[in-house]
Amino acid sequence: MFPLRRNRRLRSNEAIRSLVRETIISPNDFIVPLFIVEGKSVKEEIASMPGYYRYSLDLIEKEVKELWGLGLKSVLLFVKVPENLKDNAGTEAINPEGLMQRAVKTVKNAVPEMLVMTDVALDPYSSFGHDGVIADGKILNDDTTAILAEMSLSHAKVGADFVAPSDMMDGRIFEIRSLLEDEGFHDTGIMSYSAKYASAFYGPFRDALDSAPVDAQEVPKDKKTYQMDPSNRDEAIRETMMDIDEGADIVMVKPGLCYLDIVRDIKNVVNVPVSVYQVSGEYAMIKAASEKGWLDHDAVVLEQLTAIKRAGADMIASYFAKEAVKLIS
Ligand SMILES: NCC(=O)CCC(=O)O
Ligand SMILES: [Mg+2]
Repeated sequence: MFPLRRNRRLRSNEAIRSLVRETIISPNDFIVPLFIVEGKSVKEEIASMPGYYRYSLDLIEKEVKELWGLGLKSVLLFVKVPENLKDNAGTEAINPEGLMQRAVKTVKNAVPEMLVMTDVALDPYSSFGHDGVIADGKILNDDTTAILAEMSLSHAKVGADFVAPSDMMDGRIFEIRSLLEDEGFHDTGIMSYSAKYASAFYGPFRDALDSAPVDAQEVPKDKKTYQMDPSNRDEAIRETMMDIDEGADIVMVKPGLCYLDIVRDIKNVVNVPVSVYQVSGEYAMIKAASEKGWLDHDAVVLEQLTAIKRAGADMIASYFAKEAVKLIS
């Protein structure tokens, strides 16, 4: 064919490149994770996530107004629970006056149009740092899903638009959907972490919320009996299809960069929106390497986000959301 077809013609300047560009990231693509703590005027930087903070509720108001001003219209809330409120069953998770419940109200109050998603999992509330109730050294699936359903209902009652179960217990989407329907919360959506891998890239997040599994006898030392084995791909399809059957409105692959093959596999076979969580370790790697001057921070951030979207993400939960929208505006 050469020289009839010269591919470089379509790359010869920015005008033609922008005309033929296939993937464009915009503020509409992002879900912004927010870490919330008790207290007044608290803005604590997370040591392993430079530039990312835990906020107390009084400061969250200003933060979500700023996000809205940048065109960021969805947040995903996580809370750091005081140690004395943690127990095996994560009882504090369903406290109607708990930090998460107050956080939802605070965000809705500050910016009523903001889409509020809530993390649904026991680990921030568990005295053992696990996503499930433990007995005899095992994570009890069905006891846990019953609590997750109650937790979801409690978030729906205070105004959460979507609940986002991140635990990977079997059958929790069905349990949550059923209880929400029974209680009249027909419009509360579910974004399911449907293919969540047992990844080493969650380390900084566990520092942020102090939610790592504790080192003790009778406590599983990792989350490999519920989160997926990074070696598996067919299993991701199976997990995702089941969650859709059980009532998930949005499915998720997590982490992002190492799992973009999974994102594409899933995008090819589902007909619901697919979200991708670019996790704390992915954030930390870019921050650390660019602090050393080894990577061009802004370029790498945009390249990774674009790659996630190109792989098939309809939306991205990312700690870079705010920086990215400033870079592309
Ligand atoms: N449910 C949230 C996580 O488990 C971790 C996210 C992260 O590492 O950013
Ligand atoms: Mg599952």
